[in-house]
Amino acid sequence: MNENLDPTNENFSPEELDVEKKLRPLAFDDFTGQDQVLENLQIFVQAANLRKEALDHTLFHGPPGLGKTTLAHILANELNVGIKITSGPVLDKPGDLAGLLTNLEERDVLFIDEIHRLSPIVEEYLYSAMEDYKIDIMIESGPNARTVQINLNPFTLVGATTRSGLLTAPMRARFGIQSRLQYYNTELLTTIVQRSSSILNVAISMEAAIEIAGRSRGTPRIANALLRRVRDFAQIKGNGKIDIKIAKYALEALHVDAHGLDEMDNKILTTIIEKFKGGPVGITTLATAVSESAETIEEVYEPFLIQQGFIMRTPRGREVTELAYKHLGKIKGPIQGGLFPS
Ligand SMILES: Nc1ncnc2c1ncn2[C@@H]1O[C@H](COP(=O)(O)OP(=O)(O)OP(=O)(O)O)[C@@H](O)[C@H]1O
Ligand SMILES: [Mg+2]
Repeated sequence: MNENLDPTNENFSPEELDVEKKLRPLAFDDFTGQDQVLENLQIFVQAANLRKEALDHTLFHGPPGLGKTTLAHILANELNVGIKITSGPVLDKPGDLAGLLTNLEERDVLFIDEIHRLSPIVEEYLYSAMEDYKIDIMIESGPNARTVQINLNPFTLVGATTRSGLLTAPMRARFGIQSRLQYYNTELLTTIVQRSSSILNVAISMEAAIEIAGRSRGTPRIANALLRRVRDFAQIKGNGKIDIKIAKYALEALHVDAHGLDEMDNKILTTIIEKFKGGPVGITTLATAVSESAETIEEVYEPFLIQQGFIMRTPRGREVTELAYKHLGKIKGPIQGGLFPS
C-alpha cells in the first residue's frame, strides 16, 4: 500500500486522524454499501434492543479499510451502549483483559481489533467470559492466593480481523454473528466520496468523484485519502473546486494507478508474468517470490485482484489474465499454438 495513504502509517499526522474521524459514519443510515451485512445487523440490533439483551458476539472480517472498525462503533451507537476498544497485540496479559471486562456495563461493546493476534492464554481466558459472562480472577498472593469466579455484565464482543484464516476454530465458533465485508464498486465509492466532500465542505463534480472512486482499490479508506490529497491540489493549483481536470492532474502527480492497484498488487502481477510465465504458480511459491506471507496474499491482495479480473484461481495455482498483461503494458509470450496457424 502507498504509505502516504495508509492511516496506520506512523507518519499519519494527528490532523489526518482527526479528519478520518469526522468522515466515519456513525449510524446505519450513514453507512454506504455492504447491503446484506447491514440488513442482517439491523435486524439483530433491533431484536436485541427489543429484548433488552446484549447483542450476540460479532466478528467482522475482510481486507483493510472496508469498514470493520466503523461498524463496531455503529453497533455501539445503534445499541445505545458504551464501547471499549482494544486490540489483540495490546492485550498481552489476562489481567489486562480482566480489567476491561469487569468495567463493562450491561450490554456494552468490547471491540477487539486484530483479534487473530491475541495470545493463547488471553484467548482461553476470553472463552468463559464470552460464553457464560464469568471469569476467574486471582486474589491475594503467596500462600493465600486463590481464584474467585466473578460475574460480568452481559456484553457484546466485537472482533475484527483482516486474517480470518489465522483465527482459531474455538474462537471463531464463539461468534454468533460473522460478517465478511466485500470490496466496494465504483458507484458506492462515488457516493462515499460525495458524502466525504460535503463533510469537508469542498465542491466536487460528479465526474471527478467517479474518477477518484475508480482509483480507490475498492476501499473507502483509500477513497477518502485520495479525496483529501486531491483537495490539496485543488486549493493550491486550482480554484478550490474539484473538477475532472484537477482530479486527473492530482492523481497523476500522486502516481495513483489507473485501477487503484497498490505497489504489492503490481508486484504480484509482474512477478507472475516475469518469473512464472503468467502462471499457474502455487501460492507459497508466489509468496516467497514477492516476500509476503501466503495468508496475507490470500486474504488481503488476491481477493481484489480476482474481483477486478487480473488473476484467476485454477486448481494448479494462480494465473494472470490478459487484462493484467494489458494493464502492465506487457506482451504475452511465447505465442501458443504458433506452429499450427488456424
Ligand atoms: N461504508 C462506508 N461508508 C462511508 N465511509 C466508510 C465506509 N466504510 C469505511 N468508511 C471510511 O473508511 C475509513 C476506514 O474504515 P475502517 O477504519 O472502519 O476500516 P477497517 O475495516 O477497520 O480497516 P482496518 O482493517 O485497517 O482496521 C473510515 O474512517 C470511514 O471514514
Ligand atoms: Mg479497523
